[in-house]
Amino acid sequence: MGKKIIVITGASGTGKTTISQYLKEKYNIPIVITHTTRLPRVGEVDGVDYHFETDETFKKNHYLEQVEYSGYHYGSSQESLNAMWKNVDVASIVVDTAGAISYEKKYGDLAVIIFLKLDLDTVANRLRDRGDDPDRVQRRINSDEFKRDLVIPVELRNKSYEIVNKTIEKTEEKVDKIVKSIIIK
Ligand SMILES: Nc1ncnc2c1ncn2[C@@H]1O[C@H](COP(=O)(O)OP(=O)(O)OP(=O)(O)O)[C@@H](O)[C@H]1O
Ligand SMILES: Nc1nc2c(ncn2[C@@H]2O[C@H](COP(=O)(O)O)[C@@H](O)[C@H]2O)c(=O)[nH]1
Repeated sequence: MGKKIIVITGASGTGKTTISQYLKEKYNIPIVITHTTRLPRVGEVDGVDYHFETDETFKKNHYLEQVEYSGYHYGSSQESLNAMWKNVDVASIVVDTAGAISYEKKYGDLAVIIFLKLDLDTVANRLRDRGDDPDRVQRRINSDEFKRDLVIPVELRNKSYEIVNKTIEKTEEKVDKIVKSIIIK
């Protein structure tokens, strides 16, 4: 089997991190940690959930792709992915749809893209239930990036696995099939 990067994308709150953790726990698929200038949420740990950066330190890294999302910078580095691929064949990464398009363009079939989707009301409830500050949830929901990522972009159509993440058991079953198809190839 060759190298693969499972790119998990979709709007904020659709369950991308949850699925990357499922892949790690069930299949030992490590997660490429990305960089951000936003502040950590309660319970988030530097170097585990993100490399948390200031505006100054963020500029010093080399990025494969970077975006601005809801007022903060986010970026993923080639070095982190290459370091993973030295040790394992398959890794996962969680990015917005602009990032997923960059991975698709750069890696083609090596990028296995999973687009998670949900209706707006369900996502908003999940973000609030996650404990996000209600003002921040509102700001995020109003952001152009959030609205954009609720719908699969044209560049990823027919190149992604689309999953409606309503019930976690059904989503995990679909993810299991994707992993098996990668491992068998
Ligand atoms: N199928 C599901 N059913 C119910 N709750 C879910 C499901 N999947 C994820 N969740 C919950 O929804 C919340 C948002 O999930 P998660 O943090 O994984 O989303 P995300 O897409 O990574 O968000 P963000 O992009 O903002 O980091 C979490 O509290 C998570 O436990
Ligand atoms: N294009 C990229 N998107 C990224 C990266 N790291 C995270 N993200 C995405 O940003 C939003 C907001 O994340 P949050 O943790 O503040 O809720 C979400 O869609 C993430 O998937 C990255 O390096 N590049």
